[in-house]
Amino acid sequence: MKKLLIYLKDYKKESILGPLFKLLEASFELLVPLVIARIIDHGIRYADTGYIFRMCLLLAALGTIGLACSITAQYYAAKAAAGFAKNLRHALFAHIQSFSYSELDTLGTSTMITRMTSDMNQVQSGVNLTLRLLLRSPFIVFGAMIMAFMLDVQSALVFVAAIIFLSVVIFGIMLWCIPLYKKVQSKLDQVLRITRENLTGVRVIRAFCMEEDEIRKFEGCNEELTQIQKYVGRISALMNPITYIIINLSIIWLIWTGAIRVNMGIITQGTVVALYNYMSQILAELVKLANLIITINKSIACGNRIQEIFEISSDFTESEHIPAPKNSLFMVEFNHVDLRYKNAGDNALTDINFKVRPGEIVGIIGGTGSGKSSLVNMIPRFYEASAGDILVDGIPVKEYPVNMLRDKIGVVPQKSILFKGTIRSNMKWGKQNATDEEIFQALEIAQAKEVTENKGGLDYMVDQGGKNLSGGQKQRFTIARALVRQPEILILDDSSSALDFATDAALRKAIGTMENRPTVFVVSQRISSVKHCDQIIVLDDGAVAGIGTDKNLMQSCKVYQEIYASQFRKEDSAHGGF
Ligand SMILES: Nc1ncnc2c1ncn2[C@@H]1O[C@H](COP(=O)(O)OP(=O)(O)OP(=O)(O)O)[C@@H](O)[C@H]1O
Repeated sequence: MKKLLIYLKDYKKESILGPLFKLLEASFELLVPLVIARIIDHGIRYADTGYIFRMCLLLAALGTIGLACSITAQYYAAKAAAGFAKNLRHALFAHIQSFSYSELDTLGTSTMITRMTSDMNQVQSGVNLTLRLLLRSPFIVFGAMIMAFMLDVQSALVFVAAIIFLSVVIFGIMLWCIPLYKKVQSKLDQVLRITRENLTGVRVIRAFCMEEDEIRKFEGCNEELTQIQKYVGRISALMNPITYIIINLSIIWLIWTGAIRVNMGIITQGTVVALYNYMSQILAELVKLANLIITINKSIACGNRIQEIFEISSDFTESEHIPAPKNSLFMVEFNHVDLRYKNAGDNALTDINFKVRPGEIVGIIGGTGSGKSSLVNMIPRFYEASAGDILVDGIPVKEYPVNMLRDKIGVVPQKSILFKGTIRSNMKWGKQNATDEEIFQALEIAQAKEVTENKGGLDYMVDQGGKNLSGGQKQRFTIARALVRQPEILILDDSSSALDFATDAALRKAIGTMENRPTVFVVSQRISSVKHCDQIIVLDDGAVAGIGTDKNLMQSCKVYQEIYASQFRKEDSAHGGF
């Protein structure tokens, strides 16, 4: 957590002025009982209304200045805390962006969202409260005690005893509660995770009529959270009654000894009232201090969880130098490549070997989980090969600055994701300075021009995640987005699954006639989508079962023959392909 404090460095002035104004406010507060004592001992005793009036004005002035100091302190503390959270959020977001796919897989989306939102808010309010109260409360407690000693040493001993008792009770309860608050926080995390999973998968849940199960699952988790919150609540609820009993007993003791000493003529009535006021101030501040320490502890726990993310240093390395062109005969080469996912027992891919010439169209086919997506994901370095080399244009992918490598590649992922904004702004993800003409060209190839025109043009607003588009429309737009940059390599990862056969065939035909002739990887489970490719890689359980044209494979590759046989009756072989 300590390391996170560097994000306060832009707010040094605010971090000093906030507590300073709080101390000023506290100093004025400590003067109030003395003024009241003067009113009683002088004004009331001698019926001096002028004096009482002047002292009341002084009280009003002390209150007003105290209030001004308090507002100024709140302003600076809030500014520092909000600025700190802004800097921290920015740094965390940038750090998460540097993670490789494997690291993102390991952490999980909901964990990162919780760190960025609820943990961040907790840390922000912790910083705010710390700046306002961490100095003020001890200052008042010790200040009030010193004032009491200055007024009457013997009565002040009551303060020492009361403070010791109060501290034992308050801090004892607090120490009891802190580990429980950590448990509350982790249960809250679980509730957030379940809520998030549920909301993202709401359509699937309804389609499978799993609402009741999901409600039960949520209720179980919610009940655990409630139980632990009730338990902590009951313990912390002890704090107020016990502290009030101690403080009231102390006040009785104080008034008792004070009255005796007034009778003996050692102190005045005003002094007893002032001592009583100091005792009340101490009570209020000790309770605040205990709550502050609980908040600080919660914030430290949340800060540590944020820090854990910062401590994950990405294992993704990239070259800073632009590699010299190699004039290779091949656009993409896989040399004995293996891939093992983090925490996975077995290789997802083993000994993958193939070469692809520029402009070739390569089909990748295989059963579910055979490793098709894994293979293409290694070309833009979404995942790193655990063994072997992958070369693009004759240069190992690790020798490229990653943006340079990815600029060469247009990826259409399996899941179509669009962002909130116009169709134009979504298309510009492919190429920032793309003209409308270039965008329309890409839309035409992706069979999305008509859809765009029907929606009223490039200014049509796409909802978050493309909610206001059909599955097929989203796929066409994601394909167009990849085409806008006119990539040298185009990866279509099962990206026509939501298109009807005729549109799929038209799309493949249009891509085949593109001017810049990209090297295309078509991942599919459908024979019709890869049948006419220049070469087809058949994967079976993470290994290459065959490489060749449709004709070769039909003769030599058993896996391909099986896939063909399984689809033969279902598909009309007349559907054209590459
Ligand atoms: N991020 C990941 N972390 C761990 N294992 C993974 C990850 N992604 C895929 N796998 C595993 O790697 C294997 C290959 O998965 P991959 O997604 O490449 O298959 P696929 O052939 O594209 O399947 P499909 O046609 O169903 O999309 C599977 O066993 C899968 O469980």
